[in-house]
Amino acid sequence: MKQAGLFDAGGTRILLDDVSGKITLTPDLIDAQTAARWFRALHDGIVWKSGRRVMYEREVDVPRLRAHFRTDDPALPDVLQQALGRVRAAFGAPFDSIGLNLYRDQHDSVAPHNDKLADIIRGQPIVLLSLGATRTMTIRGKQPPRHVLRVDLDAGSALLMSWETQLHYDHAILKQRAPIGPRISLAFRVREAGKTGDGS
Ligand SMILES: O=C(O)CCC(=O)C(=O)O
Ligand SMILES: [Fe+2]
Repeated sequence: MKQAGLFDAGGTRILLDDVSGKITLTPDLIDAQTAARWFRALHDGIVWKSGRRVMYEREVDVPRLRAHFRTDDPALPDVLQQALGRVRAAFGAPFDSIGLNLYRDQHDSVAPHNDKLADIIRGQPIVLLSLGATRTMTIRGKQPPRHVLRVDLDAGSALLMSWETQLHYDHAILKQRAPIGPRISLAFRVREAGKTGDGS
């Protein structure tokens, strides 16, 4: 990974920009007060779902809560409508799917994975908007030397991962020892028409 730490004109940090794709972090896409308000509204207002998944041949709880909306859903919460407007304007992609993750505390996590490309329109990026407590994302190359990038995702920040990066890197939010409050992420994606999965 090269060029970590460069900034573009808008204050966006370019964490990666090479043949393997592009990853950028925009620190203050949403101001702190708005981010706090959105966090509260979503935390209290969304019907959060726990999931089960098979791991090591046992069924276990997905270690976080989730929700999903298509953007044309008449029941799209107002906060998500506003967030969609901001993210579409900032990144210029026709996002039509919003996956929500709630990490209740330091024990919640998402295991290393790449987002499923089968149901994302080829070439379209994924944007993760963070609200609430700061968690660290670990982004690791799939191939040796498996370089690792650690990015603190503060409230109001937006991390963009280009489509190609999902072929070459896994990303994760690992459990941590230090106690931490809840964090919500909004994952904006451009899906094939008709696909509704919340697939990460
Ligand atoms: O919470 C995050 O920022 C990452 C979530 C994620 O990787 C996913 O939903 O696929
Ligand atoms: Fe993901």
